[in-house]
Amino acid sequence: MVKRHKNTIGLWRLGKTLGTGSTSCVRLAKHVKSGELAAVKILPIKNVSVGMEILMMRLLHHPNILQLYDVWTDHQNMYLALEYVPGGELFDYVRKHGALSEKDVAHYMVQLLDALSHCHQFRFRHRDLKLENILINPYERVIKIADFGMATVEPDNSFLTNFCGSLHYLAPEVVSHTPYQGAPADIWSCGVIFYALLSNKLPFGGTSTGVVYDKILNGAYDLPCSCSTAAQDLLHKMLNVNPSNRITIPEILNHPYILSNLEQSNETLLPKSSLPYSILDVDPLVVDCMCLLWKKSSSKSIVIKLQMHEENDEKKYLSLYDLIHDKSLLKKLNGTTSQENIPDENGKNEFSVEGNVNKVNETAHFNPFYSFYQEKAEQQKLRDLMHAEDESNVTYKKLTPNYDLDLNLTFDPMGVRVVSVSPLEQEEYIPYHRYGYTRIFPNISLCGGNTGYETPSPISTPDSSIDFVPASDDPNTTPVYNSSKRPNSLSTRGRRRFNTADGRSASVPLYSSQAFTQRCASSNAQLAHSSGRNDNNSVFHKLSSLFSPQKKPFSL
Ligand SMILES: Nc1ncnc2c1ncn2[C@@H]1O[C@H](COP(=O)(O)OP(=O)(O)OP(=O)(O)O)[C@@H](O)[C@H]1O
Repeated sequence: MVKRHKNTIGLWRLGKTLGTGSTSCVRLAKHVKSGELAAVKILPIKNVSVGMEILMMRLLHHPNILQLYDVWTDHQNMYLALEYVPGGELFDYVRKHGALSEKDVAHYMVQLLDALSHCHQFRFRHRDLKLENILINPYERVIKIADFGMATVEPDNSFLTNFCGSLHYLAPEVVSHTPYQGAPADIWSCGVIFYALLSNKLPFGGTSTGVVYDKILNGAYDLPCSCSTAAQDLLHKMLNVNPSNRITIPEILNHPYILSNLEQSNETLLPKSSLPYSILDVDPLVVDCMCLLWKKSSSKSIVIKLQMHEENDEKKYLSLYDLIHDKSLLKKLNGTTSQENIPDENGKNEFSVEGNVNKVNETAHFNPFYSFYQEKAEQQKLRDLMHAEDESNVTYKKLTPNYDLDLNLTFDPMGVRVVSVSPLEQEEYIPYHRYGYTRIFPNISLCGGNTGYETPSPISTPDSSIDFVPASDDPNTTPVYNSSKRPNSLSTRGRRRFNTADGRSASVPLYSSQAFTQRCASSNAQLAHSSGRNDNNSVFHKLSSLFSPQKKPFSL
């Protein structure tokens, strides 16, 4: 349950109504700390069943799928904080602007199909694709699939039987109430969308449901005037009444209509079927890292190269470990011959705690993943922080009385996410979910946030068991905290008071990262070291095991 204060849901302040649907009201909302905008969908609890929808949206992360930030509930309503898309529905956009140019249609169709392909990879079937369920940001020329209310999971080798969707977008096999496969049915709906974008009309209209059904079942539509032969051919293939003969997503992406209209790019779109390895064999983290390394490469072309039989540069790296340990690559990327920061043959250097702390900044510049972090991950990680619950809902974790380091680390290509932390004081409690990410290689610098947005400073633990260096003011250390969007991010200095669950509090010194580095240097302190009690429990022990090279991100 969430505490509601007037027009505030959690940390979101509600603003104007963006629109109302049959079951909901959607309001613009602003995050009280970050200023970020969201669309909060308010659904009366009594008539919602959104479990599956929430689950799917949580699982799906794609630039063309509306992101679900958070969910709250009170005794009356459910509140879904969604990514805000300033242009509203594609339906209204097309109504207002009329038919789009073929080039624009291709641009948006590729986004739609890419997002749909992402859903299908999880065997999710949307089942209600229509202009009204696609939101558009006309400024960035991006569309997002929204509303997974009718979506379902289709197990392997099975058929769906639920008759659902929206009249004009229903595939013939759905209209005929025969068991159907969701993927071709979704492609049919995309065909209807394709037609509508080209012509500002629906292909299967009529004065009654019966008339519409007849047209759908017969695949009877008038070709939009002035549309190219390539567009006509693609329409014909997408609106094929026989689902087994209907064109597939990879085939659409390689259709001459799409290829000829796509802006010149170095993306190679090949039919998936021609690739020997499944996309599921490819680790998205590796792809993201490669995108960084070969800046001009699109993720699509990398994924395709990884799926190929023949040798290529991309396939050289069998794992993320290999990738980040490629000395020549690191040298090339950094234009440096500096050896200190390059991990040695055994991959030991990045775990070295003896490293000179003054090298921290140098290392950060050296680290090729730094720019990745800035460009790609910052927003997402920042979001994680921003969507941390408010103080009243913080979960506290009691630390073990013997001060053993209690770290729970999640591997991330850029570093480690600290989800629980070392003790600050005996029997101290601290909120665990506010810890952020940081890089840890080539030389380790284990960082964590302390209590949220406004205190991005290093914490030194009183028993010196470990130093955390959140350092949002230091772009070389933790770019994720270094967003201009975060007001007050540098405001807290001096000491920070932590309140415990049972009402006691402890005060912890805070340092700027610069001061921290100096302090480490002058005291000969190590940037981070073992828990002090039990070496097997040390940070480095845990990190080393996370970085073991056995994990192969894709099987070749
Ligand atoms: N993420 C968003 N960003 C901007 N506007 C949005 C967003 N989500 C919804 N809206 C606006 O709110 C309106 C209503 O939302 P939505 O269609 O999701 O409600 P609904 O109850 O699911 O509707 P229905 O059940 O009738 O399809 C939309 O028409 C759109 O203009």
